[in-house]
Amino acid sequence: MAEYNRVSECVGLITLRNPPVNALSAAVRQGIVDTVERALSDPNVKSVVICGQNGIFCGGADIKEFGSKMTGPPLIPMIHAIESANKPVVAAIEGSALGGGLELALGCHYRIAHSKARLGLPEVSLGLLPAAGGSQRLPRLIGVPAALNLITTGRHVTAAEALQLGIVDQVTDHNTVDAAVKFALSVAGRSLDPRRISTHPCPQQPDLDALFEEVMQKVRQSARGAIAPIACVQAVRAAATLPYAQGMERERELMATLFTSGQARALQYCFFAERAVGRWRMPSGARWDTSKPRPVHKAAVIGLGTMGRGITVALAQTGLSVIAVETQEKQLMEAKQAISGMLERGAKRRGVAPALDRVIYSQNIQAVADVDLVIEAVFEDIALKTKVFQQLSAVCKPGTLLCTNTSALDVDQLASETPNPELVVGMHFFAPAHVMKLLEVVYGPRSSPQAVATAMQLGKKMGKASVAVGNCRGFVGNRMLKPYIEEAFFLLEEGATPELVDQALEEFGFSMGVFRMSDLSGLDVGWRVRKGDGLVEPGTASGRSARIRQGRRYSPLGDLLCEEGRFGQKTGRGWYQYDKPGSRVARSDPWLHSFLGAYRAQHGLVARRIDHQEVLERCLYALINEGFHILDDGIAAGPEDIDVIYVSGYGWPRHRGGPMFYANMVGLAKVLERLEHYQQLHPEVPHLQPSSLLRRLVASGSPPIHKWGEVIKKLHSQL
Ligand SMILES: CCCCCCCCCCCCC[C@H](O)CC(=O)SCCNC(=O)CCNC(=O)[C@H](O)C(C)(C)COP(=O)(O)OP(=O)(O)OC[C@H]1O[C@@H](n2cnc3c(N)ncnc32)[C@H](O)[C@@H]1OP(=O)(O)O
Repeated sequence: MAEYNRVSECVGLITLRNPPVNALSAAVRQGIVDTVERALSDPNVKSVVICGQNGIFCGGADIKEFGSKMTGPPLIPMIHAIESANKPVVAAIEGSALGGGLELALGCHYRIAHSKARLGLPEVSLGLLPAAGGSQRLPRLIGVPAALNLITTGRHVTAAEALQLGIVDQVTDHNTVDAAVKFALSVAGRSLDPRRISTHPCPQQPDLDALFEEVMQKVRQSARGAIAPIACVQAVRAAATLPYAQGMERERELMATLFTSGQARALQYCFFAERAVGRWRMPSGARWDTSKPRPVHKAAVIGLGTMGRGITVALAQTGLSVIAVETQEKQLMEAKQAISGMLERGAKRRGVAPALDRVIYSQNIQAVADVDLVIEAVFEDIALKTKVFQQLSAVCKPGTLLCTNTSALDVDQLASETPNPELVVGMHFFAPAHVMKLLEVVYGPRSSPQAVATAMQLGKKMGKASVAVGNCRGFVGNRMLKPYIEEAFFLLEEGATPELVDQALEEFGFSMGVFRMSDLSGLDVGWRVRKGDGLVEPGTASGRSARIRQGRRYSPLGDLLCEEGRFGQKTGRGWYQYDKPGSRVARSDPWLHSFLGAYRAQHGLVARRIDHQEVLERCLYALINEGFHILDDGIAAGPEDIDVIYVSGYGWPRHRGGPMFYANMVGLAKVLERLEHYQQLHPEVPHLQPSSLLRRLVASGSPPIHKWGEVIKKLHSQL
């Protein structure tokens, strides 16, 4: 797991070997301990180089080991042994040096990086802190402000930035190991004292207290309840104020708290879940590893409203040629200006040239004749989309993949309107499409595995968390959102306010509560859908019967607000009030409170006190229950798919792992018991009726989340 060679006669070369990222597993740590000892005891060796095989230095501690009893030599003494060595040790950094990998490099006396390497301490995103001395060495090396920034955000820096910050000593465009060996030869015999980072104090920093106070305040605000960023600040503070040994003790104490926390488990689960969703599978048995994607060089976007513009930008930024089609001349001109602006701003942020010439604009759908893939993003109307799909089928070259960006319509129905339904999939982007991480790739019963593979690969190239899901009303994300929003409406009827509901959800960690989110996305969106479903009636009827529609409890509150022209931020009024249309700062609205009072009186509802716990249980357990239905129906292949969708697209706090992971943490029996409790109180609400999968899981002893698949599989094989 660590190979030893002597090169250039007197350099001991240690190569970490643990594909794919040379993580510091027990065997690798043992290998390092053994090979370092060997190099230091060999009188012919004057200096040592540590590198990683296959172009990557080291991806850090082996995260998979965190879930089990740790064995093998611990990291901290291993790194100390390197730092205290009496021969210079040089880290040759190619690819990545992350987490424990960078901590290992910081224990070396010198660091040489390839120009394409990335370095960082991303432990915070796993709910941890750099606990192999990283929180103590990095501030000593680059100063407190820069170290705080890197450690609390977990961001990766380029080799160039690492050089500028002083993390590395040299950057090379050539063979990194050769450069490191040459460097190691040149420094052999030099005094190593100045190179032992742990022996230095942190560089002087004026107003240390004020700096930490300011950073702590910022971190608390953005952490949304996550504890690791706060522990990271505390650890760096220890580096700045305590001698090294005491700082290390503080680092250990803080790590011990984080290491066993539910948040660390949730964040590490998210890390693996994000990778697991790439290994998609369809109920037909088609899978990621047996389905070959088609190459996509040229794409087209039809319809340049908000979504179409964002999708065009996302595609162009990925390096594709894009034909952007909009039939209305005025809208085409406006879109061109908007897209160019977005591309220019994006390029400026990333320090690259804007991809303006990758986009060709046209009013004519014939222009897409030779593209490999089309994404339709016209208005959400089945007749219009059907017409577009029929035109595309006639115009496009054989084999072109036809994708719809619908968020609600039936992908299979659209597919059936084309001669090649196997080429049709949904690509459900989230607004703004060039920013939001999530992409639902929706397959119908006739979508070919190749079409799914192509859309998934394109999503990955665009940097999206791409999740393959089956075709149903609302797909996964919006289908689960429906009961969540309905429960929030019911809570208002029963006595809650939008402020109370939002506060409970935001304290839980959501970036926005349900009502602030509804104001942002527009109340008219749901109104249009409910109208289409025949649920909206004139708002004069009163009493309980007026609130039972299509045989189930219904709250017309959202419809009534829309009838008042209160569509949310865009009209300056919604569940909250805003200074002016388009303004973003939500303020409590006395009108809304008296409206709710009058509504309750009209319907004979008596307001009662509702606490945060009830808000969370009713909204979240209703959403989670729908997640179980989705698993049961085979719309999502596993709980990871649902969790990645919610964390990347719906503001679910990452440190709570996603709704299904959260249910697992709370305890499935508890979720079932609370759903049964609320169902008894509200028998006219079907979404509170516990799903049969949840019941089966509880009956099977509530297996851990990675074993749910066995219960689901058993259920499906019995059907
Ligand atoms: C009782 C109380 C006790 C308390 C005290 C306990 C003390 C414990 C002492 C610990 C000391 C702490 C040490 C250190 O500070 C902690 C860490 O180092 S945590 C790890 C930090 N590193 C990272 O976060 C990097 C994670 N990886 C990545 O970002 C990327 O993988 C990459 C390296 C940039 C490569 O990216 P890609 O090329 O895109 O490849 P993938 O991401 O798809 O990954 C490929 C494959 O590798 C798996 N993998 C990646 N990194 C790790 C890892 N560090 N450990 C294990 N496995 C890893 C990844 O899952 C993929 O596999 P797949 O999931 O697809 O099978």
